[in-house]
Amino acid sequence: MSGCKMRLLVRGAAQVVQVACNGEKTKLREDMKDLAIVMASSKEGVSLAVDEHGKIAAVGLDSEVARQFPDAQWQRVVEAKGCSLIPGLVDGHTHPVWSGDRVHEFSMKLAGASYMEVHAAGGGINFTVTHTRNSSESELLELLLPRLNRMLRSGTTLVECKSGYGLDVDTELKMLRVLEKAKQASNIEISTTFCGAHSVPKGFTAEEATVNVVKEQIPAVKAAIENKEISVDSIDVFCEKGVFDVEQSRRILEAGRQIGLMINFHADELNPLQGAEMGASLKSEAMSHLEEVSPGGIAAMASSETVAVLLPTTAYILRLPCPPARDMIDAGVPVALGTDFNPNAFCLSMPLVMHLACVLFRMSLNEALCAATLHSAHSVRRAHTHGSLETGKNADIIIVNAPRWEHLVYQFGGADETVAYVIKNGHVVHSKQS
Ligand SMILES: N=CN[C@@H](CCC(=O)O)C(=O)O
Ligand SMILES: [Zn+2]
Repeated sequence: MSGCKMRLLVRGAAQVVQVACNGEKTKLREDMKDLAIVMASSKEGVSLAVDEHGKIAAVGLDSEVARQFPDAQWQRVVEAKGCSLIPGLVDGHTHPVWSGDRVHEFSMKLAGASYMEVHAAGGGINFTVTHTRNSSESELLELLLPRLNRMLRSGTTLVECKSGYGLDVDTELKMLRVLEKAKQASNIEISTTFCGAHSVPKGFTAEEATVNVVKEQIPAVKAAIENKEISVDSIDVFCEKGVFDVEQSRRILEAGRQIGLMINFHADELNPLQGAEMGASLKSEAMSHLEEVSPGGIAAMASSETVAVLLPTTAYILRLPCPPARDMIDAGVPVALGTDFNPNAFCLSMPLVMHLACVLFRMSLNEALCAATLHSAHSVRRAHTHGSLETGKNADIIIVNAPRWEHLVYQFGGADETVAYVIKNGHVVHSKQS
């Protein structure tokens, strides 16, 4: 290894929280609390080395890593004395492409209107659809990029992003193209989800909208993928009373599966519809929300190894019952976290989401970190390369400005101070000073 070109050395850290160190993609039940951590000794700190391809080459005490790379030419060295390292955060659920905010609805909800009352009155998703249909691709990209940058500054290095404010072929493809452009223009990594079944568009019945998604939108998405215009990983549907019922949702998800997409959808949010049971029967990769999941749904998710992407901002802002996170963890469901950033829940910060998950969902700090890294990465099936600080994985790292990483969550709303550096593939993409 001597004389080799290396991208980055971070040294002198008080702790490096690897999360996992045996290549595991999930940590279930009690294991979720049991994170892999390398601690500084009384004499020296901990180092992390990144190779010239942006992969983690070593994690260990400073002297051990220095010994491993005696003549390395380090492109950059970061001194991390008094700091801790954790994996870059992975946001498992967002709706970030839209125009027209809904600050007026926030007041309506505070005055007592429910999410579905606002939705039924033509507000909610359909309000955003009208604005998004009227915005150009470049306007949407201009709105999206600063949002992604705010996520990055709070420590998110990989984010799942949905379409779903078009509900017609042209606007859904426009949104997917905007996400494609953002992949080039932003330092954050994106996993794209097609969500043309996010709501029933004005003038359609749910059945007509289902047929439209299956017969028009999915074939158009397939063609755009084949032309290499866009890349899409997953399909989503808002499976909910008054939106798409369980059978319509199943048809949409199966049609997505047929064109090679992963299944990652909104289930059992406001009403207990047994969406989780249906999703498990399709071997869905992930389901989100699950505030109203049944015990049978939890058991089915555990056996189908479906990731539960929990969204504390939604339960908080809509004053919903919390999803039974403890029951899911106890049953062996891999629990992940997401901000659910959308015009209803304007939150871009995973550290804040982790704080809410701890307080509202009674998750421990270690569980919240595992959920916001390894399990969220697994929800988009990138845990083989993301979500832990292990040799061979992408060097996506946060340097926390405190000797214990927990300050990131404890100092809630304080990410501008606690996130000292964000590193993507071994490149510093944000630092507190910059
Ligand atoms: N519940 C459905 N979709 C979003 C909300 C989208 C919106 O209100 O614009 C969610 O996950 O919370
Ligand atoms: Zn959502």
